[in-house]
Amino acid sequence: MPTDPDLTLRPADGSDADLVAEVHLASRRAAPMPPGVHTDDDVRHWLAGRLTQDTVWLAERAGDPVGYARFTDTWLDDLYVVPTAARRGVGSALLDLVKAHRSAGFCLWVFEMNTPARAFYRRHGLVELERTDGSANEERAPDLRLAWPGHDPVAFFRGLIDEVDTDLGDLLNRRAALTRAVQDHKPSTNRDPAREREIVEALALRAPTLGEERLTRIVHAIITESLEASAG
Ligand SMILES: O=C(O)C(=O)C[C@]1(C(=O)O)C=C[C@@H](O)C=C1
Repeated sequence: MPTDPDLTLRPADGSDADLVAEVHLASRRAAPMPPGVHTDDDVRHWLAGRLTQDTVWLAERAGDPVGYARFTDTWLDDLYVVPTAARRGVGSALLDLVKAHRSAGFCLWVFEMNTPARAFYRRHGLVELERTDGSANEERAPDLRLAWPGHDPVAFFRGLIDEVDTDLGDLLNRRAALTRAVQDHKPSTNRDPAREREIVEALALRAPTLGEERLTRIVHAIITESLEASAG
């Protein structure tokens, strides 16, 4: 990518809120993304607040704002380039800056339908970690979590594994307590294969990468160990 002598990157502060918001609104309107669910004024107000919390860098060409990146310690929340400056190295310059500032790695969300952005991130070495059906985002549009694993990928991914295991530990604990609680209300403590099959089928919808065969073994182990734990 040739370096553009007219392109400069600088940290943005509260006085840049309007410029950042105009870049955001123009870029988003042109991108293959679901329509925003907030009014332009709400976006301006929200971004002005984010500028006081997050790190924001503005890209300018010959003094005109053409893009910006907004990031925290672990997430790249926004990377936007105005349509008139697309494919001229602005996004790459901003992403390189974020990589330099967050060398331990970071994650981001991208809409599944935003294929140009996904291709851009793939070209820049980001990897796809998980897909969602969109039920947890405001636009209700399927999205993907991507990661740039930084200078020590093992440490980066282990950090993410530890986060998931914190939730998994809580879930296993809650589930074991329920397995225990229901036993007192059953005529016999015999295993119920039809019910266990139902559980596997429901989980397979949420964890398609594992598939029913593996999930059958996993569910069997969880229930067996939970029953054993409850038997003391
Ligand atoms: O639903 C029941 O009947 C239970 O005993 C609970 C449970 C479970 O932990 O989900 C445990 C054992 C059965 O084989 C099926 C399901």
